[in-house]
Amino acid sequence: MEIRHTTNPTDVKQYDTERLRKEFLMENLYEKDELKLVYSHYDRMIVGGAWPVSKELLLDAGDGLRTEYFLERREIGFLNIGGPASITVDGEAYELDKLDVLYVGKGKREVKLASKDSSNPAKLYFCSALAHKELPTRKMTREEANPLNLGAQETSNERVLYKYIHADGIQSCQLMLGVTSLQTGSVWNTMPSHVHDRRMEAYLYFDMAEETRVFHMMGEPSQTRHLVVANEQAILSPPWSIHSGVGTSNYTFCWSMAGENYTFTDMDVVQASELK
Ligand SMILES: O=C(O)C(=O)C[C@H](O)C(=O)CO
Ligand SMILES: [Zn+2]
Repeated sequence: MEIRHTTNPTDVKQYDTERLRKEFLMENLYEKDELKLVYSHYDRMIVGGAWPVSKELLLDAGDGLRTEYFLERREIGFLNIGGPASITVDGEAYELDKLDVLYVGKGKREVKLASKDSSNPAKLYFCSALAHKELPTRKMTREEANPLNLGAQETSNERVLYKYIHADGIQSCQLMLGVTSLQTGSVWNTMPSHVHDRRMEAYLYFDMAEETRVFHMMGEPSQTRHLVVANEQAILSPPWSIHSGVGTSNYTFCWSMAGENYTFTDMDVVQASELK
């Protein structure tokens, strides 16, 4: 498991491209038949990818957590971005099609990840945060997630935001998770931008054509920087940073948050005219 330490905004002003990418970009979350885990010290969120092709993968952090099992003190949300998946939680199997989400709460001992068909393998993205109580395992399809139409064609940011794990959806202790899909011809996410100093955020950009890129905007509003992001790469967004992006084409991303409160709308909007 890779460890990512926190950074402070004053130091980040001095970072060059290489250092920004090292701290905030996760370039390789998917290797065939492997589980990849990145432990961020931002709210101790673990971000990961699993690509089970010819074998089942066990959710396991080895010696990394020094707990008896992964979910002893944690909760987790899985999003399937590939072919049909099967996730077995303490012996009970849940089937996930593309864009289905499964929440698994604290206390579940054994979580196994598999593809239903190795010629069309599942790809699972997941985020895990610390949890203080046990909550039911629950699956939600994209159709059941609450769609919110945002933006407009005129401002190139027409998109649909689907909330899965949040106060009015799948219940969790602190984890929130959803998916935002840009309409054809729209390229901007989260513009106008915002910060939420009370919560960190992680993004996975996916469903991008091979040659396309997203320029992910980050940094303090008065000190913006960017990361050039390819398909199925993820970013960590510190609480003090804006998180917004513009693509060379449209794209979809998964966003997830953990931190102080459980209020999706707790955001301090920063207009484009205020950014530097
Ligand atoms: O397109 C958007 O706007 C988003 O998806 C915003 C994220 O959900 C977010 O930043 C939540 O804090
Ligand atoms: Zn946000």
